[in-house]
Amino acid sequence: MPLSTAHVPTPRPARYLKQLVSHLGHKATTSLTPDGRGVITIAAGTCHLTPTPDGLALTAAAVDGESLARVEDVVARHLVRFAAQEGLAVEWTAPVDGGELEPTPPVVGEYLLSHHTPADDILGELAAVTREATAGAARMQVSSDEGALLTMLTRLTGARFAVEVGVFTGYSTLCIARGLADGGTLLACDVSEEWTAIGRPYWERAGVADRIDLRIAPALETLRALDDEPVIDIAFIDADKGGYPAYYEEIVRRLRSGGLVVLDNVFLGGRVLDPAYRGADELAMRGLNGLVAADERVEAVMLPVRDGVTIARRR
Ligand SMILES: C[S@@+](CC[C@H](N)C(=O)[O-])C[C@H]1O[C@@H](n2cnc3c(N)ncnc32)[C@H](O)[C@@H]1O
Repeated sequence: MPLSTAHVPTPRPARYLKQLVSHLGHKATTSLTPDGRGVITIAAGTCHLTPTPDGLALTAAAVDGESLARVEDVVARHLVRFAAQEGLAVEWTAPVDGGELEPTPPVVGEYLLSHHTPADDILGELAAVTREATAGAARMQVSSDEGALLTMLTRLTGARFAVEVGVFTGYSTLCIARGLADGGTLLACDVSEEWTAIGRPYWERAGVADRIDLRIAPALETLRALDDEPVIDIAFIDADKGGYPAYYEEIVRRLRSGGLVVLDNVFLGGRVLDPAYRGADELAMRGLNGLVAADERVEAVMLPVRDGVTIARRR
């Protein structure tokens, strides 16, 4: 329920944004980013403000409908007052539930799926066999465009030592293994013998099975057993969501300078954006997203690919 947006047409978005942040800063927590975006947090919730070429974009979020209405009211009332001479009107969209958000409109998602270097027959067959063998769990598999992205990132880093947390039936594993430099190794972590066994024949057919060191154990144990040195060139995290913060930490401390850590599902189906979702996974992912953005050891970018992908590069 508790997310809403408004676009307020005005020729002076930056001016009103600054005025709001400064005025409300006396009774709320506010901040202004170097690129001119603002965040206002009152007890009821938060409003993000972004200047656009023709106005001010507002996104309000709160834990319930009543609190959301309060955030909307505080921001709109002040804005209308500051821009009295313009006669501004603030029209909020109907509240939406974060769990219903589509990070990418389906029509765009379909277009992306049909405009990347296509998956080959081996990947296509692995995807088909996964659907047959694992029923509903098959949606855990990365999409073909995300798989292509993983191969490309692995190649771009010239990776010789990669780590994957969350193998499932080995689609992303195959994509990463294919991008490795000659003689490279992928340390692939999962807890399921059953699921990972489905992938092995496909790794063999693709000629990369000898590059994949599959470890069946809780990933944290496998990661902590690695040398505490910058040995990792690229890592992909796609396992139990509550474990992400610990996986990220164990990986970043071992990333070589210029190495990448790629995190999947950083939107958690949109629930991360909606403060009403306060389950352990949402809290862990929301916290981690903030931590990565502020982590001075890396430079990071979040992409709206599928369910959200963060790429962080070790400085
Ligand atoms: C989302 S799936 C991975 C999908 C995979 N990347 C792909 O593209 O097919 C998550 C995987 O994480 C594994 N997993 C869950 N908890 C784990 C843990 N503590 N350690 C290692 N793997 C774990 C599950 O067994 C499951 O195979």
